[in-house]
Amino acid sequence: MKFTREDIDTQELDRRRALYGPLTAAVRDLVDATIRTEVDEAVIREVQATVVAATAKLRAEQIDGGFGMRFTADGESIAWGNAGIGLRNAIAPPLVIVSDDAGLHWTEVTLGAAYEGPPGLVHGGICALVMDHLLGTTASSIEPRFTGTLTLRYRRGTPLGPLRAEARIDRNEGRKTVVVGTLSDADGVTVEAEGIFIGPPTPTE
Ligand SMILES: CCCCC/C=C\C/C=C\C/C=C\C/C=C\CCCC(=O)SCCNC(=O)CCNC(=O)[C@H](O)C(C)(C)COP(=O)(O)OP(=O)(O)OC[C@H]1O[C@@H](n2cnc3c(N)ncnc32)[C@H](O)[C@@H]1OP(=O)(O)O
Repeated sequence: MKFTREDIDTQELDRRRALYGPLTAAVRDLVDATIRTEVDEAVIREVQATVVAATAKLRAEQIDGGFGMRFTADGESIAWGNAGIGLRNAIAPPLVIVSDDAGLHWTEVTLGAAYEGPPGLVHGGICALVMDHLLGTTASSIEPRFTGTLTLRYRRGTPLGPLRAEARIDRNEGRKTVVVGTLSDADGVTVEAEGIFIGPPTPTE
């Protein structure tokens, strides 16, 4: 697994956030526009050439493989390629997860046309992505935990648009943390989730 240290201070981290964040937002917008456009054929071809040229510019210097997970000297994580939260990943919704002192974790996110499954509804796999990431972050609030089992009950279709997901730890059983959560629209719960998240063995195990 690719965990590396990034020797940069907060100011440099902020500078990079301000540089890459808007690029990612522009690409995310391009994805949405590509799905929904009704422009003429000639414009589609022209835009395709522009996008290909832009991609070639970015490819001039690339890292090998995925972005990995990097940490600053202050312990701040930089998971910018992550499919759920990645600042440099236009596929990520992106999720911004917050928590309170009582251990509730939640995220409010608007999922648009790029996340559609059944017409007008969020793809079931995308619901799973949101819940996996939120529940995993909740489970990892004390120490890192991997998803072992994720169980979802899709109670009704989740409409595209603004959504809220919540999670909390149900119980800890040694290396296992059981987390429960929900995904909701304005009318209530659409998906119920339960996950078993597992930490690395302790040295004595
Ligand atoms: C922000 C970036 C996020 C990146 C996440 C990466 C790493 C985490 C780092 C930081 C965390 C920060 C934020 C987290 C945010 C999101 C989390 C997303 C998480 C993921 O997206 S992660 C990708 C998908 N995930 C995998 O890729 C796992 C593949 N798999 C394995 O790596 C092993 O399979 C493992 C480790 C699961 C277990 O392996 P093991 O050898 O340690 O387990 P072992 O056999 O010793 O069992 C010990 C006890 O767990 C029970 N047990 C075993 N397996 C189970 C299972 N699957 N379900 C339910 N219970 C299970 C046994 O029954 C026994 O229970 P008991 O003690 O009661 O008998």
